[in-house]
Amino acid sequence: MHPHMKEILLDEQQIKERVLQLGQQITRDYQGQNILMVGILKGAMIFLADLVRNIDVPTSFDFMAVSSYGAGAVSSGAVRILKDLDKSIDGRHVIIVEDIVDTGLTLQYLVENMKARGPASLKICTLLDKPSRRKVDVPVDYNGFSIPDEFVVGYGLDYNERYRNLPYIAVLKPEIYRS
Ligand SMILES: O=P(O)(O)OC[C@H]1O[C@H](OP(=O)(O)OP(=O)(O)O)[C@H](O)[C@@H]1O
Ligand SMILES: Nc1nc2[nH]cnc2c(=O)[nH]1
Repeated sequence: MHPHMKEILLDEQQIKERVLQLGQQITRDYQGQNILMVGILKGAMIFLADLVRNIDVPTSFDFMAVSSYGAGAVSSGAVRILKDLDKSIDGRHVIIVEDIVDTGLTLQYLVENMKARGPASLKICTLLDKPSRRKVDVPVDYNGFSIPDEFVVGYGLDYNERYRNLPYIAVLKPEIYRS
């Protein structure tokens, strides 16, 4: 384990099995349709890459990058688009793919923003959910794991842009987080 980690919350095998299940569930739910997966950069990159390889209906993907004004606990809910979708989603079956839902503010914005673009359907898929932190209700259709309110990194999730490449999801040692 990386020396900056306190404990591994989800190991490689647990993640792999759950991502396979999610892919199978999405495959069943979208029989006969084409999916557009929209990954929210950068955190969802690793999850999306593994997830799409477990989906067996025609799937394309696009990406958005957003940043919230006001960091962490004082997040205002205002979101700025850093990178928009490449193409129209009008009439498409869209699944937003996130690494983690925390307050829900980012997804609330993204859902409203994307609904206005006229998709045929819109669902949310997240690898991790921290339900105890929710400030606004967001309809999560596919959730990998509900986790406690601890700061986690790995498998796409960062702290100051580090640790995204760890193959597991771990709790960062508080002394690293505070220093
Ligand atoms: O539910 P919320 O409280 O809105 O928080 C969740 C958002 O925060 C994280 O992104 P972050 O801004 O850290 O960007 P990153 O994916 O590039 O790390 C995560 O990927 C979600 O987009
Ligand atoms: N990396 C990371 N980003 C988050 N955003 C909201 N919660 C978390 C978390 O636990 N880890």
